[in-house]
Amino acid sequence: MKRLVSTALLARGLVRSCRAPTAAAVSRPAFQQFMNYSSGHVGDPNANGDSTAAQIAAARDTHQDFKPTSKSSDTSLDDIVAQDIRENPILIYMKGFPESPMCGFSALAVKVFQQYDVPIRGRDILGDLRLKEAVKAHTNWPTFPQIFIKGEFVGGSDIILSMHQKGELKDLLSDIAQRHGQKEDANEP
Ligand SMILES: N[C@@H](CCC(=O)N[C@@H](CS)C(=O)NCC(=O)O)C(=O)O
Ligand code: FES
Repeated sequence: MKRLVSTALLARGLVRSCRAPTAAAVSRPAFQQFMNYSSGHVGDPNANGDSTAAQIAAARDTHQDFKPTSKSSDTSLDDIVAQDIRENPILIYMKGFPESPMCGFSALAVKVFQQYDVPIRGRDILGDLRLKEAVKAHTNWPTFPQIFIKGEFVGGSDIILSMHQKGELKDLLSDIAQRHGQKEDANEP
């Protein structure tokens, strides 16, 4: 799948083994800045309460007798993931939810997007092993968070932080922020 970032970034050891992000993973000021939670836009509080989430749940909950064979079942979950990616301009497959991340790496990814006035759609992969495996197979990327912007796979938390620090996100997210602002204006009484 096409990525928004160069393979050079990926080659710089950005996929790491399981550990919380520390100053060794990102610079200490950057790390502290992003882990120092403040108020801000958290994204859609019903992040998993939409129709795609329902589809994911339905695919998972189908009674064994009615389930297709494992191969086609995986294919349909892959279709759902693909649809999810298409429909949500900023999508994070993560551990926990945007408002309650369950891992520092996922929290960091959310925190980066909170610097922009954009809606964040988060999917918790901890509660759904099949979804987790489907996402990993879809991107061929082994870790979480997995971040998509406008339908394109971007990478994980290191990459999104790096893009933010280089000033690459402002332009990339500007149309999403603009549409989001217009929607919020329209909803105001
Ligand atoms: N360097 C990675 C850090 C993410 C990471 O290492 N995630 C680990 C720990 S949360 C992971 O997803 N491991 C596989 C797993 O838990 O299934 C990034 O930039 O996103
Ligand atoms: S570092 Fe272990 S759950 Fe994320």
